[in-house]
Amino acid sequence: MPVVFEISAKIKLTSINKEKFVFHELKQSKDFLALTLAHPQYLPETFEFELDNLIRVEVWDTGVIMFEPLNAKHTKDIVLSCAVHGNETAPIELCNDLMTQLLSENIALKQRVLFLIGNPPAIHNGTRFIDENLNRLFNGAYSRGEGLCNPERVRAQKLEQYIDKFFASQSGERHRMHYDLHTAIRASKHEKFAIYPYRANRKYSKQQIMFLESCGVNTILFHHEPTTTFSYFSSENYHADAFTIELGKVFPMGQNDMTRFIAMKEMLTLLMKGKDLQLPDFDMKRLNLYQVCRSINKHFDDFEFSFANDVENFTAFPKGFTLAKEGGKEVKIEHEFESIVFPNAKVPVGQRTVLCLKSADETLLE
Ligand SMILES: O=C(O)CCC(=O)N[C@@H](CCC(=O)O)C(=O)O
Ligand SMILES: [Zn+2]
Repeated sequence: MPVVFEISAKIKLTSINKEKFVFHELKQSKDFLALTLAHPQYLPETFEFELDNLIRVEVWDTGVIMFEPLNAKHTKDIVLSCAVHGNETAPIELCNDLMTQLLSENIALKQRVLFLIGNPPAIHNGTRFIDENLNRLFNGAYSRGEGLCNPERVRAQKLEQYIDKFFASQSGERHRMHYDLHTAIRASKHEKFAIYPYRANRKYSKQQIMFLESCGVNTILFHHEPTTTFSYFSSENYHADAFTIELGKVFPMGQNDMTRFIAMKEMLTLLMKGKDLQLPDFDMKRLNLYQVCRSINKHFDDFEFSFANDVENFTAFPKGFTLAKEGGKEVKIEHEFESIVFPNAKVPVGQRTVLCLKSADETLLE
């Protein structure tokens, strides 16, 4: 048994290092983002404590905090991640709000939840990443090529380990979820949308799609191949219901209109509280479903798109249209119409520059 001593009526410390009371910062502020940004590389110590409302809190690393109810027979393991891209601030603010509510004992938690603030140094920098795009380094990609040669690769490996610790510590029938929250670089014809990672031999879940719809995310993209994203890692290795969720356009910290995320926050809170989610029946009329038909990679440094920088995500182009040029060749639209998402010509050679989409129907779903 770890020694338990009382720091206050609210928080009991169970992992003791009297010299370094990092937890005091958290106890006072109830602001895990502030603690994380004060220690962007690592925490001087990990620690754990219990709240008066019988929630166990464990801080595993900078940006990594787990909440577990001690008075409930929990069945769900929920991962909420943000800041896998450091400049995508709305999800950071949303997650921090939920963490503060939990630390303030304002949420009667009935399910386990792990929050991950992906790339704290990139938040400080106000950039998508420092050395390398973290969301291309999962599913073991951090060890390919040059190996663990930069902080993002090291962080990807650690984040995988935390996901494993969180999911694998529970036995029996569990419902695992991972919602990896992002915002998009450009404006989109569908403001909020989710990428459903490729599932080999598994259909996509209508129930999960209606959960997202209730969160205000009514557009779903079914990926057509394995990737090295965070959500694919959890989906593939732990059979979690995992998504990359785009909550709108990127804005600097503090400039997000948080009223646009009320539905998302309410649904996540209900999920954590173990409440009946009262999801509507599956209804195609409420949804926009797309299948990724092509991921266009960059092969040459001179890659350029033929459309303007302010063209929105989900803009459709007709068959034969020249989408891009590189190495003296043209990249053309192949289907009758293809919609584009995430165009970015500035990625390194070898990486994805754009996803091309066509409409999807119900046959992929169960
Ligand atoms: O707006 C953009 O161009 C990028 C937004 C973003 O970060 N999207 C994710 C999607 C990941 C996935 O395909 O599941 C990314 O590019 O990592
Ligand atoms: Zn992102």
